[in-house]
Amino acid sequence: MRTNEESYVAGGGHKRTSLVPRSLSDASDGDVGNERRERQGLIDVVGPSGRSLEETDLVTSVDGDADHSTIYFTDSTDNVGTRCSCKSKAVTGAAVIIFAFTACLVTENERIRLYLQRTRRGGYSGSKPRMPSHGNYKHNENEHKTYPAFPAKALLGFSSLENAKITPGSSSVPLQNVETTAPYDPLNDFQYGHNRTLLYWEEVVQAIEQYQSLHNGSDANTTNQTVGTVWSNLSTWGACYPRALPPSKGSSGRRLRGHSYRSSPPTVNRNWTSIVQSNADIIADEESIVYPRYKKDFFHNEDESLGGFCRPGFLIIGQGKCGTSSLYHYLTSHPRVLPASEKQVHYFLYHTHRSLKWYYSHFPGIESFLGRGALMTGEASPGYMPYPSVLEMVVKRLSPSNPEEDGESKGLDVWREEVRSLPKIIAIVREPIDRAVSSYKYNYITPALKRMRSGTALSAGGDPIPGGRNDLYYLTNHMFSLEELARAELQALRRCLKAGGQGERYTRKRYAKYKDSFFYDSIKRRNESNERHLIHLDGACYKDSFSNTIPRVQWKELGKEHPNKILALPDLQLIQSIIGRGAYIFPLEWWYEVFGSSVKDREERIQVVCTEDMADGSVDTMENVTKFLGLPEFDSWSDVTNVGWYNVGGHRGYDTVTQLHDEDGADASDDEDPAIDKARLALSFISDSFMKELVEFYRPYNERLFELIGKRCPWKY
Ligand SMILES: Nc1ncnc2c1ncn2[C@@H]1O[C@H](COP(=O)(O)OS(=O)(=O)O)[C@@H](OP(=O)(O)O)[C@H]1O
Repeated sequence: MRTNEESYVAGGGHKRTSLVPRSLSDASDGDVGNERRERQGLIDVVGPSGRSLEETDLVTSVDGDADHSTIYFTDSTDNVGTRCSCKSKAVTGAAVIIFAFTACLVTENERIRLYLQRTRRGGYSGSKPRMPSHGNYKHNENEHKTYPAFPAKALLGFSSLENAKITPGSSSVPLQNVETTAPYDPLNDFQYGHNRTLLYWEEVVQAIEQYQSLHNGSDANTTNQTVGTVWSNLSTWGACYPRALPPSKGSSGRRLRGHSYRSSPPTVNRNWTSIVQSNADIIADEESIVYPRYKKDFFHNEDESLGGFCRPGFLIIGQGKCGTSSLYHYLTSHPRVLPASEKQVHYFLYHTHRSLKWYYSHFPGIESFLGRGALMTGEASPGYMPYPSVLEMVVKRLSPSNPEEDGESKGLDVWREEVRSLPKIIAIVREPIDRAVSSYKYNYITPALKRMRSGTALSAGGDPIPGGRNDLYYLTNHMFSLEELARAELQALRRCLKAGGQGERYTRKRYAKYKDSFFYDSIKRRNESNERHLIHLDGACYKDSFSNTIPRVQWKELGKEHPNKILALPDLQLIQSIIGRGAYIFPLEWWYEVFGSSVKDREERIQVVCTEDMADGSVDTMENVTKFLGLPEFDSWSDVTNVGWYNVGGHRGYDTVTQLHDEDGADASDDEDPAIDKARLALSFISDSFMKELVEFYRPYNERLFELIGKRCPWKY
């Protein structure tokens, strides 16, 4: 039987209400990454009254003002009131887990620390799961007409669990109720012949074919045996590893020691029948999505296996502010796709010290795959795109075998064979100037205003900015305009990106100094041929590491010229780059080096979506993505995309959806005062002359991008 130890239910009865403090939870894209990483290193603090937050705790909401905040968080250890003094009450959720809610009175500082503590321990890094649209598309009546019973059940021989009369906890699955016809079509269901799906499903498809050919002409008993044999021979159920029952003694599972990579493939007991049997209740419950709970061990567990965990089939890698949230929510509304427990896990960026098991615990478990008939899950972490280190980590951690088994580091070439088994990569790019405006509002105006209102902000000159004033005061006295920030950055970028400049030098030094570096061969090959250099723009032009209280290198001078304005925001995401993040060619050349090195790979392994195509032709765009992922066609994309756009405007909070008819007002401030709106607009204004400069700066990079991705985005400049 499943126990609460193993899983919890999200999307079921227990509702995770309003989540982390907005100003903190709004941290969304890669821009915030390094700041957070740095803070993680600096802060090692416990929460109020000495109680440290546990991994399983969840901040549910924060109320209060600048000085005092009440933090509500769930405490799944049931450690009610041991340290937190104010009040506590128990809540029963989904009749499955008892959650204890505890409230504590803390200062603003402690509030931030609490959040940091949580982040350091690998909790959420942004939004928590909200699945506003799933139910609408996954459980409508038509679905059953469009999608017949799931192959998993058919492989066991059941057309439905009801027919099979499986009772939770029963000792054996009644195989006598075997259906004689498998109610699926492997070619259509998996799109196997059209656009081969992920390698991990091929084994299942072959098993189905084998089952079908063996099945022809056999009697019921033979069929039962055949089904059992085929079934138990599967090493995975597509995306999922079989659950170990129980963990076999002495088996060596996947493990990560410190920062080293997995050393051996998983060894688990395959007992698919048992999975179905012992989880019949979950499998039959098509309403819930069950996420395996990662149980943190104090000691490294040698026998830790990935049994029951499922892998992502796609990664949306960014860019931030390009519609990653909409794309993710649209995609996970496909009936064969399950959402992660949160849109952006950012494992390969902020949580690399954690195990693969921790990562996979963010994806629905095997029971949900079986119960929901899912083929795929995935996540969208906009912070992934800019970093070559993320790319290397994706390859090394997710590859099924390890060419570095002898302990020697090896370059990309020895890993190339593995790439086919990795999640498919989806990038999304938006007209760069539009992206810059969006990022300026979201990453600068919104968090800076919040900070200044609370009276805890410092100006670039180091003086406190008074709190409690009207927004108009802050907007007119303490904010840099978009053009000011962008001009300074553009200057720095031009210097860095010129031929033989810092961009090339830094990248060569960092990524091609040692022969065993992952990208050594790629960089050397490009240097020796006439191919363009790979440039790690973030590292080379802005420096990878920086303090969260010291302005970025490109804005240092600006800060000296205007010491009264706000530049660096401790604890909040500030634009690492407004302009550079729109030069998509630089990071994407690295991703294509790994995932798109041949024409076939470009078609099958990596796809770039233009944001603007999602605006007008969402259905076509979603159909293309569907094909690319190898998913069955879905005829309700227009219902899905009509729900609206996610994360519209810089002030709307995270992971909220805006109806298309609201669009006109989407950017308007919540304040009614037209003077405030005017001041906001004035700050985002770009003069004609600077616009021209920007367009000229981006043009060659856009052209290179279109060449790389094999299509032109409908951009106005
Ligand atoms: N379907 C569709 N078509 C076109 N544009 C869209 C769509 N969905 C979201 N958006 C716009 O994308 C911006 C939010 O991007 P992200 O979700 O990637 O933001 S985040 O990085 O996750 O914070 C945000 O841009 P701005 O409103 O300019 O800030 C959204 O309006």
